[in-house]
Amino acid sequence: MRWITDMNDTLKILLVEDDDGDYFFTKSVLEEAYGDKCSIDWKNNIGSALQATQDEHYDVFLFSLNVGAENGIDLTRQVQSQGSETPVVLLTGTGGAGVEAEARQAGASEFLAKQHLSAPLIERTIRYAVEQKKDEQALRRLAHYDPLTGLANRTLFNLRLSEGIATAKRLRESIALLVLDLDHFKKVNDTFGHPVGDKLLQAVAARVSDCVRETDTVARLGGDEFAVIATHLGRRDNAAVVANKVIRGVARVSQVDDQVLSTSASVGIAFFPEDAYDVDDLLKRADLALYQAKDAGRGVYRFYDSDLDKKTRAVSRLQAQMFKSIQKKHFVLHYQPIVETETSKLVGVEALVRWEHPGQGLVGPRTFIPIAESSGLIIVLGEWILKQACRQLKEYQDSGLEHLSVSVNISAVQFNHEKLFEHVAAAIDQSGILPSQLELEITESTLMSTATQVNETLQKLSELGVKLCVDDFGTGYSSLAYLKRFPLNRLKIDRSFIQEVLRNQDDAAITRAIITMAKALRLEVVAEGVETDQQFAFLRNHGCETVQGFFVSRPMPGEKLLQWHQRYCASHDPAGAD
Ligand SMILES: Nc1nc2c(ncn2[C@@H]2O[C@H](COP(=O)(O)O[C@H]3[C@@H](O)[C@H](n4cnc5c(=O)[nH]c(N)nc54)O[C@@H]3COP(=O)(O)O)[C@@H](O)[C@H]2O)c(=O)[nH]1
Repeated sequence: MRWITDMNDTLKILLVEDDDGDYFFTKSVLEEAYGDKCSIDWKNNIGSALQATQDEHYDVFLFSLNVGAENGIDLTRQVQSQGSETPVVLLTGTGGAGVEAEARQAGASEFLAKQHLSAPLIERTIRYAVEQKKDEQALRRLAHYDPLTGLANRTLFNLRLSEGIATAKRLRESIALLVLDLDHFKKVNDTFGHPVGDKLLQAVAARVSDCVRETDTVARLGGDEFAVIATHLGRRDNAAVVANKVIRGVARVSQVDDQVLSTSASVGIAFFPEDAYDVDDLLKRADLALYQAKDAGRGVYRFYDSDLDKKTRAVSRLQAQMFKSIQKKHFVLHYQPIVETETSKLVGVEALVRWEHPGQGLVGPRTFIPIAESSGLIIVLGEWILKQACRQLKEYQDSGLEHLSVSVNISAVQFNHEKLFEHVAAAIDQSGILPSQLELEITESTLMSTATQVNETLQKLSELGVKLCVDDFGTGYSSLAYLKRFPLNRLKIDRSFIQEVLRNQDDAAITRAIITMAKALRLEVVAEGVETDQQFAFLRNHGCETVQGFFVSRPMPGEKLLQWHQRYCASHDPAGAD
């Protein structure tokens, strides 16, 4: 729609009037009001009027209420249904409130009684009608467009996608929905401030719009999330072409104001009807594909994959079950003995968590620890494990195993959590054990992950008196400098070396080297996964102080340990008994 901005513009009017006299009178009033700044197209029947509304662009329609046997209100309805944005002023004869109400419902903006027509009145009425339309348009814009980027907002996106789906159904075509998210956008906001972030979003919106066809819809769904509805794609592969163009386009946004930025986007793609049949499901699936793209290292696109979706749902189900099981106390700890090689004496136990799953029986930690870590549930679960392990240790000590210690595995997520120290201190405090009787096992990769923060946490724990052990030693980073840097007490030689220690010379050499190095650094050594008496003997002969493994005992429920210990003492050197 063209709007009159000042009097240099010419007002283009379509006047629909079947009465010659009324036409000439209206024309003269218009000319008096606008002089040569108006051009009037006159139609005296509905058919030619409708044709003109389609062929030409007008600033205002002036429709007589009666046009032959037909009606200006019907004409108004018809032009509205064609999506016309041009304001309609209805020229009435006698009129009346009923006619006005019907005409407004049909979409007319203003009314003029023919018998009161005058230049000032017609100019004012047309001005009101035009302004009213402008306001309506502005409101519609606000409701349908994102003010920052000028792109369609979520409301219009939903409308366009459901319209697109309806059309695609009729034409038996596919639609590709691409959901795009800027990588590390929060960092841009945090580092350079929100004005730079806003400009980046504007630049990205422009790039994405440049990469797609005019008939496609580009929308900003919120924050740094954008979407493209790509229609009439032909082949499925073409969606990948669009995604690649978009990713490359976004990567070219390298400067905002004076700030040099490195921008990248990840894209998830889902198709109607192959992946989903309605707006919500299509969006969910494109979002799932987007997560896959982000996981794959960002700056890439991924198609929705129903197999992955099934796995994700299974993980979500497991997460929900875990959450309930934590509340219902369906987790238990098993304990694996750790013995001295020289004396065969029981010196410690490692606490190993198991899930008493209501439907699946006892589930091992390899199944659920990664899910607990990714969902954050490990924090609550880990806190319970610490408390339970310390409580159990106190019971063993009270039953005569005074010098026993307990080792607890701490996952990377737990280790980086601000409350770890608090949870450890509370577990010790509430159980009444000595801090030195609790050992925390941390893997090499956790130690190396965020060195500064890790060191602070380790220092605090060490000052508290807790012992620190590097789990799975030998499988992680080759940098050994951290052994000197961190306040560690013990290295646990990984099971993989012990398994082959008698058959594989390299594994034997590595095992010996770890023991020698630990001694040089005044660290204790424990070997895990000892399954045979020959492995036990090898470790004892090479100076490994402590071991654990099936050769000594499999992990067992807490209440079985004391009985096991009695049997163990009976079958070993009495000097080994505590
Ligand atoms: N964050 C936490 N992680 C935990 C906790 N409890 C266990 N875990 C980690 O899960 C992994 C698997 O543990 P699990 O199935 O309990 O297996 C342990 C032992 O059963 C097994 N083991 C012990 N001796 C032998 C042996 O002789 N042979 C053999 N094949 N396996 C043996 O080793 C696992 C103990 O490993 P480690 O922790 O490295 O000492 C495992 O990575 C656990 O760390 C928990 O509470 N929190």
